[in-house]
Amino acid sequence: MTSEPLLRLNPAMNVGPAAERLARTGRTQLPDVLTGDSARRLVELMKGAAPWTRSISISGRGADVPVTQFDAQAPGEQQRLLDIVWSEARDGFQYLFDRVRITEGRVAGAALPPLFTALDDLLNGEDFLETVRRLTGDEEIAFLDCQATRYLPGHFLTGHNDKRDEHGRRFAYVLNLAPRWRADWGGLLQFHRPDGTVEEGLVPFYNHLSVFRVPQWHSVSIVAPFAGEPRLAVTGWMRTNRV
Ligand SMILES: O=C(O)CCC(=O)C(=O)O
Ligand SMILES: [Fe+2]
Repeated sequence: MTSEPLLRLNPAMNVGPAAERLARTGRTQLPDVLTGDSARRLVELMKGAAPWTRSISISGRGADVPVTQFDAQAPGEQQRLLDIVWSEARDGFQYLFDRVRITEGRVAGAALPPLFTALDDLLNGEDFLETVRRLTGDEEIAFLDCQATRYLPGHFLTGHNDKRDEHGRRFAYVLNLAPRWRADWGGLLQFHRPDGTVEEGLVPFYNHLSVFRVPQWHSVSIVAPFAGEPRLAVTGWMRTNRV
């Protein structure tokens, strides 16, 4: 008896129109990437027992703190950290969101929920890599790194371009997993022109894969205090090599 895989790709995925949009604009959204059951399983984990760390940068150095530890700090201490984060965000690069580093966690031998390991395997399986090559037209893509992310109200990521030459990054991707989203809730993946205007904003629709060519200047706008869901996603880069 063979056991059912934990996660599956939607066999009816329609890559053509999304590939055409990506070739034309350098950005796209591919709808209905996972089966309904698979997406629901991931949401359940990400709304429940996932081992989230809160990710911020202080003076240009990234720090991941387990969320339980972050939340256990006295309110004054939390506010002191937020004040530092906000002052660096005002005119520079800064972020505040929760994540589980899946690729790096696996390399380091960390204990990860089996569903995240299955997701990493699915994203790097031949079926999905072939889909990615069709979507991007890039035959050299051989590896996708991944992390789970959660943006709660007040979380954000300021403008940056994802450039890391040594990682062989060709495209960035965001598999959006918030079951419901409205543009009014913030959390938009925005693309900025050099003059500061916004060219396009992608709404993180459920089970849609946002993909864009890198480098390209982009940000995630702050999630509103009244957002009805955490902004859940799996993100990473489509790469030519692992190292
Ligand atoms: O979550 C997103 O929509 C994009 C995230 C991003 O730009 C990044 O992690 O570098
Ligand atoms: Fe980015």
